[in-house]
Amino acid sequence: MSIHPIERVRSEMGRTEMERNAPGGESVLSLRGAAVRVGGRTLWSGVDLTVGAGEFTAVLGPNGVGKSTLVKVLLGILPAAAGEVRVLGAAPGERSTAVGYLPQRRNFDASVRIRGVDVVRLGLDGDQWGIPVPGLGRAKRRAARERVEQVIELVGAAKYAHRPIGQCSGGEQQRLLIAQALVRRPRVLLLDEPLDSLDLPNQGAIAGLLGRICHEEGVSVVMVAHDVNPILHHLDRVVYIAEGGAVAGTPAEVITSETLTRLYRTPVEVLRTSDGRLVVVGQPEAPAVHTDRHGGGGRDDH
Ligand SMILES: Nc1ncnc2c1ncn2[C@@H]1O[C@H](COP(=O)(O)OP(=O)(O)OP(=O)(O)O)[C@@H](O)[C@H]1O
Repeated sequence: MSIHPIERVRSEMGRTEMERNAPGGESVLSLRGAAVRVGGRTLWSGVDLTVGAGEFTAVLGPNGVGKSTLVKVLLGILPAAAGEVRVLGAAPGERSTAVGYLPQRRNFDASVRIRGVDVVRLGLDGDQWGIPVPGLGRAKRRAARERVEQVIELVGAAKYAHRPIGQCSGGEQQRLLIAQALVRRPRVLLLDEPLDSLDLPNQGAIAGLLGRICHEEGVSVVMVAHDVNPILHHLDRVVYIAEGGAVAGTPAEVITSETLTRLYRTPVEVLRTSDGRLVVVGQPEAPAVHTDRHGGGGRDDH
């Protein structure tokens, strides 16, 4: 696999290198010459990526190329086969309490009785679920309750947080799960296709929410996406993985006919529609066109 890194020290947003870094000068996430192997085969190699504080990064590419696997490497679930991977200045997995994670979409069945607010609370003390936490006094319990309320407010889920989550729509469930991932105030939020199975208005709303979490709350967001369009205007950088390698940079640098043609090793054309959407034509499988590939039977908000 070849790599065509076109990272720049300054992103299009004009952030300085210092602003992009975590306190102490380290970038929030960094991969240098990283590779991963699963089932005896190398999925990708030579991947270079730097993500700074409060930046929004999308991981794009066709099915099965290893986008979710990249998230697993950042979580420390899978080791990198080569190169260096750092998360908040440490090896992946070492700063796990500062990393929020939203796995690939799963829906709660209509019969699930647990309330949204309790799902969010699980993000705070799920490891002690059902067991009274020794020494957790009244003040700490109140602080926990207040943090849960605060994060529910942040994602705009207050109206339905006290309903059983199985009775919430797909978009409402997704907001509550994002709140769960944020409740411990992580500095990094990793999301695996959070817009999948949502209708277009909900994709836009969740994308806007993630943009705010990133740019206003200072959380670095890395999100696997199949369709770049709902998040395009919020993104600081993308890493695009395909058969020919991986390219990281700003969307304007990476999502071009020239770069994607080189990456896919086949003629690819990037067109911009009059409403600003990107259409990628000619690649083996179109990451800019939304399809419900996981057949999750997700509920939309109609
Ligand atoms: N533990 C494993 N052992 C063997 N193969 C694996 C393992 N984990 C993932 N794979 C394979 O690695 C490839 C990449 O998987 P991954 O889920 O990262 O792809 P993806 O780009 O996220 O795909 P999609 O867009 O369909 O979600 C797939 O072919 C998958 O079957």
